[in-house]
Amino acid sequence: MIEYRNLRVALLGAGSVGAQVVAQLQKHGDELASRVGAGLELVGVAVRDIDAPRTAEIPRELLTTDAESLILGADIVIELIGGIEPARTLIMQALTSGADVVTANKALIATHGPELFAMAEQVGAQLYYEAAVAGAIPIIRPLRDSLAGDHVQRILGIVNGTTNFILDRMDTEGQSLEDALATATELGYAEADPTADIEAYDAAQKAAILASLAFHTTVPIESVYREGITAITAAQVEAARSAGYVIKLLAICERVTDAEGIDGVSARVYPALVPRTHPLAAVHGAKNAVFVEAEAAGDLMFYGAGAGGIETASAVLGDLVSAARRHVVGGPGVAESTNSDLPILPIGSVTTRYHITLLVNDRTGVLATIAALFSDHGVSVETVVQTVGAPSDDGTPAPATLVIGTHEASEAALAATVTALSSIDTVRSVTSVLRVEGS
Ligand SMILES: NC(=O)C1=CN([C@@H]2O[C@H](COP(=O)(O)OP(=O)(O)OC[C@H]3O[C@@H](n4cnc5c(N)ncnc54)[C@H](O)[C@@H]3O)[C@@H](O)[C@H]2O)C=CC1
Ligand SMILES: N[C@@H](CC=O)C(=O)O
Ligand code: NA
Repeated sequence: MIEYRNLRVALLGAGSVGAQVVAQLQKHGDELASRVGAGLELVGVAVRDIDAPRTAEIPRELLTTDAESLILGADIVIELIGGIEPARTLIMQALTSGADVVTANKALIATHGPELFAMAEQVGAQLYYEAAVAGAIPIIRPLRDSLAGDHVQRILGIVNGTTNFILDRMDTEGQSLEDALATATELGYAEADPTADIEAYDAAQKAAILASLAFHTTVPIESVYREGITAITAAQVEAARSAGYVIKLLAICERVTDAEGIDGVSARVYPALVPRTHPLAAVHGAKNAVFVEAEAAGDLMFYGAGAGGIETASAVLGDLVSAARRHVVGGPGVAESTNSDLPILPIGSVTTRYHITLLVNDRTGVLATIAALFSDHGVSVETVVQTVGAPSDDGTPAPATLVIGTHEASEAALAATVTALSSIDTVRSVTSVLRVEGS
């Protein structure tokens, strides 16, 4: 039997992901050791409550509530607590004590990444975070390493499993957002506070991380435009279906040139209409997919489990093996590259297509009035679908529903058009404005 030196691994947090990391390590630890050329000794698991129920059994002697002491003397620290504090302080302590760190914490990387990467570089340690974006799907390493020699133009991703699960259930089963969220929470997909999922804070954090890596530019979380899915209605889902689309929460990171000719980067997250023929439309349940367009490589699609305890544990363990191999081989960590330092452009600089649904008074000339208003704001109309309801019993004419599809227009022009539409008499209400992506 081969005798390896042991690397000391400390785990912080034993929730959905942490407990599965322990289970997988117990199951495959010997195999991973022979892959690495060193034993991976789990020296302890920091938890908040020793007696809390867990999704996998953890030997009681490994459990401690003293995370700070556990870190001391560890070669590799795995942080799976989530949130900003105490995760940030514990990771800083781990790095300064010379440990490599593996984390799945996108909230922390998106908000304090530069500070953590700087510390890792200063002490010659490495911070791994493959699980932080799109769970089990390898996407951090491909962007950081495999595509480091290419020029990424655009990323279009479904990067939040919970919201994809919810929108999919609304689309395929007519379930309500609330019911579908309850199931996603039971299945371990949702964040500790699911507002992070449904209001797209989580997806925005992932967009910031992806854009930073893809464009070699620090993209602060505050610069990511964000709209969640809480305003999406059953009627919008149904209308999208009838028109050949599906609504998906998308994270979009792209190189953009604004009206003044300034080259920059846009990172944004919102629910959008995706044609049912697009590969992203076929991403169901809690699955994620990241579509990357690169100059030389062309289109690449990364697909798989974006959430779930055991699935995310796969990405964590992959990082653990990388960290362990680095310990065996030695050498300094690799710094994050932010050499491009591009400006982050506001949402108004972005152009896309839109579907606007209006409830209008069904009078002669209404279409001409509305078409002129679009034209006055520089937004070109591509399609108009009109549906007229039945008049009410007292003979009052029913309003007509107009669904107007536009050609590419800037967000700024579209916003001005919607404001103008809302103020004219013939328009009773603007019932839905959705962007169209992926066509
Ligand atoms: N669940 C998922 O599908 C995915 C989760 N992630 C990320 O992985 C991380 C962990 O997520 P989950 O396991 O789902 O969360 P969770 O809420 O199930 O587990 C976190 C655990 O940390 C414990 N904890 C909190 N403060 C602590 C402290 N001071 N010391 C020790 N333990 C403490 C909590 O009691 C809880 O058991 C988060 O950053 C999350 O965003 C990333 C990808 C997918
Ligand atoms: N809550 C997140 C978990 C993974 O990052 C999600 O639903 O995607
Ligand atoms: Na990943």
